[in-house]
Amino acid sequence: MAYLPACRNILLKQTEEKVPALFALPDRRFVHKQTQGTPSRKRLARTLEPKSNKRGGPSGRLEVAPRTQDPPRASFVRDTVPHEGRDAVSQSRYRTEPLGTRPPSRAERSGTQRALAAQAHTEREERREERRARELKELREAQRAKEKEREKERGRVRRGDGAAGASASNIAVASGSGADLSGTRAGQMLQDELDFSTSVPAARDLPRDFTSPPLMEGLLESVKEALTADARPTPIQALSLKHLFKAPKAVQADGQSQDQWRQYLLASETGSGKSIAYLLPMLQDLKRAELAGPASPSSSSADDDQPPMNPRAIVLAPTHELSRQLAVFAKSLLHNIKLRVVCASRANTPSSAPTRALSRHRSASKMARDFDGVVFDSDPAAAAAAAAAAGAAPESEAEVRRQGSQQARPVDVFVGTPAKMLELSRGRGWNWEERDQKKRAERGLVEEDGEEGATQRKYYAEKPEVGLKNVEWVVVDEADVLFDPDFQESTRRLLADISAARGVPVSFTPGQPLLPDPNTNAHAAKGKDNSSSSTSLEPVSYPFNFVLTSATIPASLAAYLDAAHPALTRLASPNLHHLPRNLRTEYAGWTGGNKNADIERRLRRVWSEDALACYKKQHQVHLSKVLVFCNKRSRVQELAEYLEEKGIKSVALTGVADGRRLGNNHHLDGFMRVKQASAQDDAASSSAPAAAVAASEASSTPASSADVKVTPHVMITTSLLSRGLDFAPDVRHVFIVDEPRNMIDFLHRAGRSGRAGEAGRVVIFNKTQGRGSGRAGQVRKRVGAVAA
Ligand SMILES: Nc1ncnc2c1ncn2[C@@H]1O[C@H](COP(=O)(O)OP(=O)(O)OP(=O)(O)O)[C@@H](O)[C@H]1O
Repeated sequence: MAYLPACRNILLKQTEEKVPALFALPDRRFVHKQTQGTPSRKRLARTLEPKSNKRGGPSGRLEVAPRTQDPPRASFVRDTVPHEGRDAVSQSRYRTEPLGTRPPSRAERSGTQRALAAQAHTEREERREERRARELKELREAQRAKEKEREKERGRVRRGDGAAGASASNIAVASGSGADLSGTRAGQMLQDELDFSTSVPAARDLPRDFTSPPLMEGLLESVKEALTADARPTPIQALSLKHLFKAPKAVQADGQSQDQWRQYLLASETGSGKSIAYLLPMLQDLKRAELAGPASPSSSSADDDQPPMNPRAIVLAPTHELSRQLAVFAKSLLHNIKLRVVCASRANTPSSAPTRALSRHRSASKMARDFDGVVFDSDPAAAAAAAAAAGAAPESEAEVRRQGSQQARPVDVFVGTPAKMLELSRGRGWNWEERDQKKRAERGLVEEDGEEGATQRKYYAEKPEVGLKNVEWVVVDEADVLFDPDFQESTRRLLADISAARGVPVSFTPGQPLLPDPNTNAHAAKGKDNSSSSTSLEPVSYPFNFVLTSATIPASLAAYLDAAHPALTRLASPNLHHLPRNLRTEYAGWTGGNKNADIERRLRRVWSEDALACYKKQHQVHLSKVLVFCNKRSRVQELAEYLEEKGIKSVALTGVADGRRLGNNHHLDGFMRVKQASAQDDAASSSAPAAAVAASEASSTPASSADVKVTPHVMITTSLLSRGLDFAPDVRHVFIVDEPRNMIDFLHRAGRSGRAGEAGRVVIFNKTQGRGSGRAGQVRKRVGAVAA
């Protein structure tokens, strides 16, 4: 065997002479190692380091670059950030990214490596966020520049045509800094959903305090009681103080002119105090009128032809929950100036109970009595005096209150949904024939019954309970909902009824859409051509003060207002169509397993953080309340059942929930009362916060887990409760577990927390990896666009 190497050497010698290039290649074994992966430094040194030159010539040198300086190799990684200008499908495609940004593999994640990987991941995320912010800033600047151009163009047009400038002068924006609503980050992305078309210089010289004047003393005191002594007006309230308290010029001149009635739109982000912005001028005006003039005709309730109640103001809201909350809040402002507010809700007037007992119960006067007796009467002495003056012989203090309040004062303000107000003002049953016909047509029963069947049925409407001729103020809260296709007919019908009752009929055609021409609608919805819509819709001038409020002005509503209410004055806060400034946005990725378990984990994390924060501040342990939004009823139920199993008590609320049928807000009270209940529980458990936190850390459950078992700290609902309801300061966390249908929905859901300057957090659950994560990227981008 020893001769073999000698043969090999001879063979090699001969081949080298024939094919010298072959021998320029490295050793075969080395080539093989190279293809296996990057050789370690040590191995590289062993294999590549030049051997000492025995012949004494110049010696080579090996230098190995540090790993970070290695040129990045391309690898395929799923891209979660959508590419600008691509459609949804192509966004989910793979694209190349440097290997350095690839998340570390499972093998790499151990011990310190895992910590380093986590750190690197955070840094990457931060870089990504920065990049996104930069992109959005650029987008915003581009939008601003464009809008300025457009504004210049409009200015040129205005100078040429005086009428064109009229609507722009009716817009006021409260801000110290730039108030260019159109140049928002949202830019083009949200144009279809929200109207950014208002671009005006910021209003100046806005009041910085609630003062008297313009507020009357009693009202000022109540505002300070309801808020705090040093409360300052929010931007929208400052605008209201400046504009809505001014006496109309026409009234000063001739007393009875059409111009006496004003139209306002109050537009500002959620939780910015719009309720006070419209309640204060309205209540003050009602009180002034009462003090100035003779008793209003509404007090003549003894007249048989008069409905028992004739309010001077009506506040419309989309749900009875919001109506109740608004009524209670309005009442809290009336301790000193003594006006009477009544909420029209199903609790007082059950609409689906034909029995005699219940029909007696549902009368409007009984409704006022119930609501007054239970909620409002705060001055029993005055009530007793009034009752005594009226010759009544009250038996109990409650009775004294009721009789006193009822006889001494007519109803001033009615709060309710448009449908309920129509029922009260037209008489119960007014629309049953129409409703039945519609239902039967839907079920295809019209042909079966024929003419005969239809005429056999008799429909009667009961006597109206509420008269509309005294109405001087109408507020449409959540105007974008009340003018959406589902509500607009009832809303406009009621407005037309009030106008007619006040002797100024306005045109209203049942079944007519808000914007009649679909082409016009499409244009208007895109905010492209508002002028064409105005040609197809007649301007309406109502004989009462008309105030609309909303946190979101969709392009369709803006187009309608342009067409039907060209004289409307728009008051807007600079943060309109953005999240409240102190609301933080977080994203939670589904783990890929049980989604309910992911939600539960996040809930417990919130409570653990609360416990820890309380412990650090040496406060009593106080656990946050969390509002969870789903898209479907079935999902609400499913999640509630899961949490119940896991020992977390929750309130599940959907449109068909039993609690809602009663029309009261007890189902909400149960959740909101948690504050007091848990405060008591917390007081009991506060003696050992350290132990509580230690336990929480040990078991990774919240400190007072007994609380969440007993008292509901979680409310699960659909978009039903996303409108107008004020949960401040109880709810600091909102979980959005299903992707909202649109950004309007998102803004309202998220806006249930972070209200009135309180810190809030909205957690958006979505898919961060795998199929469907591209969609999550889109959501992030849109949410980023509305962040304050
Ligand atoms: N000037 C103020 N200072 C402090 N708190 C205020 C002030 N004005 C209103 N608030 C409080 O802010 C909270 C939100 O007010 P409100 O419900 O009127 O907001 P909103 O703008 O109508 O919200 P949404 O659009 O969701 O209906 C309430 O709890 C209210 O008491």
